[in-house]
Amino acid sequence: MDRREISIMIIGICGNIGAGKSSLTSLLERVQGFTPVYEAVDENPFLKDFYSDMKRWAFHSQLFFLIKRFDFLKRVEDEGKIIIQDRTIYEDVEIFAKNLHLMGYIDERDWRLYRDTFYTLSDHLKAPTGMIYIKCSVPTLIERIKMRGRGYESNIEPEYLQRLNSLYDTWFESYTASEKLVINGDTHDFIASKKDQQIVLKDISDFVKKLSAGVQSSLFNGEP
Ligand SMILES: Nc1ncnc2c1ncn2[C@@H]1O[C@H](COP(=O)(O)OP(=O)(O)OP(=O)(O)O)[C@@H](O)[C@H]1O
Ligand SMILES: Nc1nc(=O)c2ncn([C@H]3C[C@H](O)[C@@H](CO)O3)c2[nH]1
Repeated sequence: MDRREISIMIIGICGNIGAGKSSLTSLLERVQGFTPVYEAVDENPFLKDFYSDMKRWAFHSQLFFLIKRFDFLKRVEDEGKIIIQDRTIYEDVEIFAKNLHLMGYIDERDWRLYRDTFYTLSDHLKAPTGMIYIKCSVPTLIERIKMRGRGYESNIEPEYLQRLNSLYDTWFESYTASEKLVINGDTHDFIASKKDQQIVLKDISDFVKKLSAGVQSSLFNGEP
Protein backbone atom coordinates (compact mmCIF):
# COMPACT_ATOMS: atom_id res chain seq x y z
CA MET A 1 0.00 0.00 0.00
CA ASP A 2 1.22 3.48 -0.90
CA ARG A 3 1.71 5.41 2.38
CA ARG A 4 1.74 8.77 0.58
CA GLU A 5 -1.64 8.07 -0.96
CA ILE A 6 -3.43 7.48 2.34
CA SER A 7 -1.67 10.28 4.24
CA ILE A 8 -3.40 12.90 2.08
CA MET A 9 -6.80 14.16 3.10
CA ILE A 10 -9.13 15.83 0.62
CA ILE A 11 -12.06 17.80 1.97
CA GLY A 12 -14.68 18.98 -0.49
CA ILE A 13 -16.82 22.04 0.15
CA CYS A 14 -20.11 21.93 -1.67
CA GLY A 15 -23.04 24.31 -1.90
CA ASN A 16 -25.14 26.48 -4.15
CA ILE A 17 -24.01 29.65 -5.95
CA GLY A 18 -22.94 32.24 -3.36
CA ALA A 19 -23.21 29.86 -0.39
CA GLY A 20 -19.71 30.82 0.82
CA LYS A 21 -17.48 28.01 -0.46
CA SER A 22 -14.62 30.22 -1.67
CA SER A 23 -14.82 32.34 1.49
CA LEU A 24 -14.64 29.25 3.70
CA THR A 25 -11.82 27.75 1.60
CA SER A 26 -9.85 30.95 2.01
CA LEU A 27 -10.54 31.08 5.77
CA LEU A 28 -9.29 27.50 6.16
CA GLU A 29 -6.20 28.31 4.13
CA ARG A 30 -5.42 31.36 6.30
CA VAL A 31 -6.28 29.96 9.70
CA GLN A 32 -5.57 26.24 9.37
CA GLY A 33 -2.96 26.21 6.63
CA PHE A 34 -4.96 23.84 4.43
CA THR A 35 -4.01 23.71 0.75
CA PRO A 36 -6.81 25.26 -1.32
CA VAL A 37 -8.06 24.28 -4.75
CA TYR A 38 -10.27 27.06 -6.09
CA GLU A 39 -12.86 26.85 -8.82
CA ALA A 40 -11.84 28.21 -12.26
CA VAL A 41 -14.75 30.66 -12.45
CA ASP A 42 -13.12 33.57 -14.23
CA GLU A 43 -11.51 31.27 -16.74
CA ASN A 44 -14.78 29.91 -18.10
CA PRO A 45 -15.22 31.69 -21.46
CA PHE A 46 -18.82 30.46 -21.71
CA LEU A 47 -20.16 31.56 -18.32
CA LYS A 48 -21.22 35.09 -19.26
CA ASP A 49 -22.95 33.84 -22.41
CA PHE A 50 -24.45 30.96 -20.44
CA TYR A 51 -26.27 33.31 -18.09
CA SER A 52 -27.73 35.32 -20.97
CA ASP A 53 -28.77 32.27 -23.00
CA MET A 54 -28.75 29.04 -20.97
CA LYS A 55 -30.12 26.79 -23.69
CA ARG A 56 -27.53 27.88 -26.24
CA TRP A 57 -24.51 27.59 -23.95
CA ALA A 58 -25.46 24.93 -21.37
CA PHE A 59 -23.49 22.07 -22.87
CA HIS A 60 -20.34 24.08 -23.65
CA SER A 61 -20.29 25.60 -20.20
CA GLN A 62 -20.74 22.24 -18.48
CA LEU A 63 -18.05 20.62 -20.55
CA PHE A 64 -15.61 23.42 -19.75
CA PHE A 65 -16.26 23.20 -15.98
CA LEU A 66 -15.93 19.43 -16.05
CA ILE A 67 -12.61 19.35 -17.89
CA LYS A 68 -11.16 22.17 -15.74
CA ARG A 69 -12.25 20.52 -12.51
CA PHE A 70 -10.74 17.23 -13.58
CA ASP A 71 -7.53 18.90 -14.71
CA PHE A 72 -7.15 20.59 -11.30
CA LEU A 73 -8.02 17.50 -9.31
CA LYS A 74 -5.75 15.04 -11.03
CA ARG A 75 -2.73 17.18 -10.10
CA VAL A 76 -3.81 17.97 -6.57
CA GLU A 77 -2.56 15.02 -4.61
CA ASP A 78 1.06 16.07 -4.54
CA GLU A 79 0.35 19.54 -3.29
CA GLY A 80 -0.29 19.25 0.43
CA LYS A 81 -1.48 17.20 3.38
CA ILE A 82 -4.98 18.57 3.85
CA ILE A 83 -6.50 19.77 0.62
CA ILE A 84 -9.61 21.88 0.68
CA GLN A 85 -11.55 21.87 -2.52
CA ASP A 86 -13.90 24.73 -3.44
CA ARG A 87 -16.76 22.81 -5.10
CA THR A 88 -16.50 19.18 -6.15
CA ILE A 89 -16.82 17.37 -9.44
CA TYR A 90 -19.99 15.63 -8.17
CA GLU A 91 -21.80 18.96 -8.21
CA ASP A 92 -21.09 19.40 -11.91
CA VAL A 93 -23.03 16.31 -12.85
CA GLU A 94 -25.48 15.78 -9.98
CA ILE A 95 -26.56 19.40 -9.64
CA PHE A 96 -25.73 21.77 -12.49
CA ALA A 97 -25.73 19.51 -15.55
CA LYS A 98 -28.65 17.44 -14.26
CA ASN A 99 -30.67 20.60 -13.69
CA LEU A 100 -29.97 21.84 -17.21
CA HIS A 101 -31.00 18.47 -18.58
CA LEU A 102 -34.21 18.52 -16.51
CA MET A 103 -34.94 22.06 -17.75
CA GLY A 104 -34.59 20.83 -21.34
CA TYR A 105 -31.41 22.85 -21.99
CA ILE A 106 -29.23 19.76 -22.47
CA ASP A 107 -30.93 17.23 -24.71
CA GLU A 108 -30.86 13.47 -24.19
CA ARG A 109 -27.98 12.79 -26.61
CA ASP A 110 -25.73 15.52 -25.14
CA TRP A 111 -26.64 14.44 -21.60
CA ARG A 112 -25.52 10.88 -22.39
CA LEU A 113 -22.25 12.18 -23.88
CA TYR A 114 -21.68 14.45 -20.86
CA ARG A 115 -22.31 11.63 -18.40
CA ASP A 116 -20.08 9.19 -20.30
CA THR A 117 -17.32 11.83 -20.23
CA PHE A 118 -17.89 12.38 -16.51
CA TYR A 119 -17.74 8.68 -15.60
CA THR A 120 -14.67 8.09 -17.76
CA LEU A 121 -12.85 10.98 -16.09
CA SER A 122 -14.06 10.38 -12.55
CA ASP A 123 -12.77 6.79 -12.65
CA HIS A 124 -9.33 8.37 -12.28
CA LEU A 125 -10.15 10.41 -9.19
CA LYS A 126 -10.19 9.57 -5.51
CA ALA A 127 -13.35 10.45 -3.58
CA PRO A 128 -12.83 13.19 -0.98
CA THR A 129 -12.20 12.02 2.57
CA GLY A 130 -14.85 14.41 3.84
CA MET A 131 -17.58 16.59 2.38
CA ILE A 132 -18.79 19.86 3.91
CA TYR A 133 -22.12 21.20 2.67
CA ILE A 134 -22.85 24.89 3.22
CA LYS A 135 -26.61 24.93 3.19
CA CYS A 136 -28.36 28.26 2.51
CA SER A 137 -31.90 29.36 1.77
CA VAL A 138 -32.64 31.10 -1.52
CA PRO A 139 -33.08 34.61 0.03
CA THR A 140 -29.61 34.31 1.62
CA LEU A 141 -28.09 33.19 -1.69
CA ILE A 142 -29.70 36.07 -3.56
CA GLU A 143 -28.45 38.60 -1.02
CA ARG A 144 -24.89 37.23 -1.22
CA ILE A 145 -24.81 36.97 -5.02
CA LYS A 146 -25.97 40.62 -5.12
CA MET A 147 -23.37 41.65 -2.53
CA ARG A 148 -20.56 39.93 -4.47
CA GLY A 149 -21.64 41.78 -7.61
CA ARG A 150 -20.48 39.60 -10.51
CA GLY A 151 -22.31 41.35 -13.36
CA TYR A 152 -23.20 38.24 -15.33
CA GLU A 153 -24.94 36.71 -12.29
CA SER A 154 -27.32 39.66 -11.89
CA ASN A 155 -30.14 37.93 -13.80
CA ILE A 156 -30.03 34.64 -11.87
CA GLU A 157 -33.64 33.90 -10.94
CA PRO A 158 -34.74 32.70 -7.48
CA GLU A 159 -36.44 29.74 -9.24
CA TYR A 160 -33.11 28.66 -10.71
CA LEU A 161 -31.46 28.74 -7.28
CA GLN A 162 -34.43 26.89 -5.79
CA ARG A 163 -34.09 24.10 -8.36
CA LEU A 164 -30.38 23.81 -7.57
CA ASN A 165 -31.10 23.82 -3.82
CA SER A 166 -33.58 20.94 -4.18
CA LEU A 167 -31.05 18.92 -6.18
CA TYR A 168 -28.36 19.70 -3.58
CA ASP A 169 -30.53 18.47 -0.71
CA THR A 170 -31.50 15.25 -2.49
CA TRP A 171 -27.96 14.52 -3.63
CA PHE A 172 -26.30 15.30 -0.29
CA GLU A 173 -28.79 13.15 1.60
CA SER A 174 -27.90 10.13 -0.54
CA TYR A 175 -24.17 10.88 -0.82
CA THR A 176 -22.14 8.14 0.87
CA ALA A 177 -18.67 8.38 -0.70
CA SER A 178 -17.23 10.18 2.35
CA GLU A 179 -17.97 11.51 5.82
CA LYS A 180 -20.27 14.53 5.80
CA LEU A 181 -20.72 17.79 7.70
CA VAL A 182 -23.43 20.43 7.21
CA ILE A 183 -22.85 24.11 7.97
CA ASN A 184 -25.88 26.34 8.24
CA GLY A 185 -24.92 29.25 6.01
CA ASP A 186 -28.04 31.24 6.91
CA THR A 187 -27.24 31.47 10.59
CA HIS A 188 -23.43 31.42 10.58
CA ASP A 189 -21.77 34.55 9.27
CA PHE A 190 -18.16 33.38 9.28
CA ILE A 191 -17.15 36.53 7.36
CA ALA A 192 -18.17 39.33 9.73
CA SER A 193 -18.85 37.58 13.05
CA LYS A 194 -15.82 36.36 15.01
CA LYS A 195 -18.11 34.28 17.19
CA ASP A 196 -19.68 32.49 14.21
CA GLN A 197 -16.24 32.04 12.70
CA GLN A 198 -15.03 30.29 15.86
CA ILE A 199 -18.08 28.01 15.87
CA VAL A 200 -17.57 27.01 12.24
CA LEU A 201 -13.80 26.50 12.69
CA LYS A 202 -14.41 24.33 15.76
CA ASP A 203 -17.00 22.20 13.91
CA ILE A 204 -14.55 21.72 11.05
CA SER A 205 -11.66 20.99 13.36
CA ASP A 206 -13.72 18.26 15.11
CA PHE A 207 -14.72 16.91 11.71
CA VAL A 208 -11.08 16.77 10.56
CA LYS A 209 -10.12 14.97 13.78
CA LYS A 210 -12.79 12.39 13.07
CA LEU A 211 -11.53 12.02 9.49
CA SER A 212 -7.94 11.72 10.70
CA ALA A 213 -8.95 8.93 13.06
CA GLY A 214 -10.50 7.12 10.08
CA VAL A 215 -7.36 7.59 8.00
CA GLN A 216 -5.19 6.38 10.90
CA SER A 217 -7.36 3.32 11.46
CA SER A 218 -7.31 2.39 7.76
CA LEU A 219 -3.53 2.82 7.85
CA PHE A 220 -3.36 0.56 10.90
CA ASN A 221 -5.64 -2.08 9.37
CA GLY A 222 -3.87 -2.00 6.05
CA GLU A 223 -0.29 -2.30 7.35
CA PRO A 224 0.40 -5.36 9.47
N1 LIG B 1 -21.51 32.77 6.00
C1 LIG B 1 -21.51 33.96 5.38
N2 LIG B 1 -22.06 35.03 6.00
C2 LIG B 1 -22.10 36.23 5.39
N3 LIG B 1 -21.62 36.48 4.15
C3 LIG B 1 -21.07 35.46 3.51
C4 LIG B 1 -20.98 34.15 4.08
N4 LIG B 1 -20.38 33.34 3.19
C5 LIG B 1 -20.11 34.10 2.11
N5 LIG B 1 -20.51 35.37 2.30
C6 LIG B 1 -20.39 36.45 1.30
O1 LIG B 1 -21.20 36.03 0.19
C7 LIG B 1 -20.55 36.28 -1.05
C8 LIG B 1 -20.39 34.96 -1.80
O2 LIG B 1 -19.44 34.14 -1.15
P1 LIG B 1 -18.47 33.16 -1.94
O3 LIG B 1 -17.91 33.84 -3.15
O4 LIG B 1 -17.52 32.60 -0.94
O5 LIG B 1 -19.51 32.05 -2.41
P2 LIG B 1 -19.26 30.72 -3.25
O6 LIG B 1 -20.04 29.64 -2.60
O7 LIG B 1 -17.82 30.46 -3.43
O8 LIG B 1 -19.94 31.09 -4.63
P3 LIG B 1 -19.83 30.40 -6.08
O9 LIG B 1 -20.66 29.18 -6.07
O10 LIG B 1 -20.41 31.41 -6.99
O11 LIG B 1 -18.39 30.14 -6.36
C9 LIG B 1 -19.23 36.96 -0.73
O12 LIG B 1 -19.45 38.35 -0.87
C10 LIG B 1 -18.97 36.59 0.74
O13 LIG B 1 -18.27 37.62 1.42
N1 LIG C 1 -23.82 25.96 -15.32
C1 LIG C 1 -22.85 25.74 -14.44
N2 LIG C 1 -22.36 24.51 -14.29
C2 LIG C 1 -21.39 24.21 -13.41
O1 LIG C 1 -20.94 23.06 -13.30
C3 LIG C 1 -20.93 25.28 -12.63
N3 LIG C 1 -20.00 25.39 -11.67
C4 LIG C 1 -20.01 26.67 -11.31
N4 LIG C 1 -20.91 27.37 -12.01
C5 LIG C 1 -21.18 28.82 -11.94
C6 LIG C 1 -22.02 29.22 -10.78
C7 LIG C 1 -21.46 30.58 -10.44
O2 LIG C 1 -22.10 31.56 -11.26
C8 LIG C 1 -20.01 30.50 -10.86
C9 LIG C 1 -19.07 30.22 -9.70
O3 LIG C 1 -19.38 29.06 -9.06
O4 LIG C 1 -19.92 29.47 -11.81
C10 LIG C 1 -21.50 26.54 -12.83
N5 LIG C 1 -22.43 26.78 -13.72
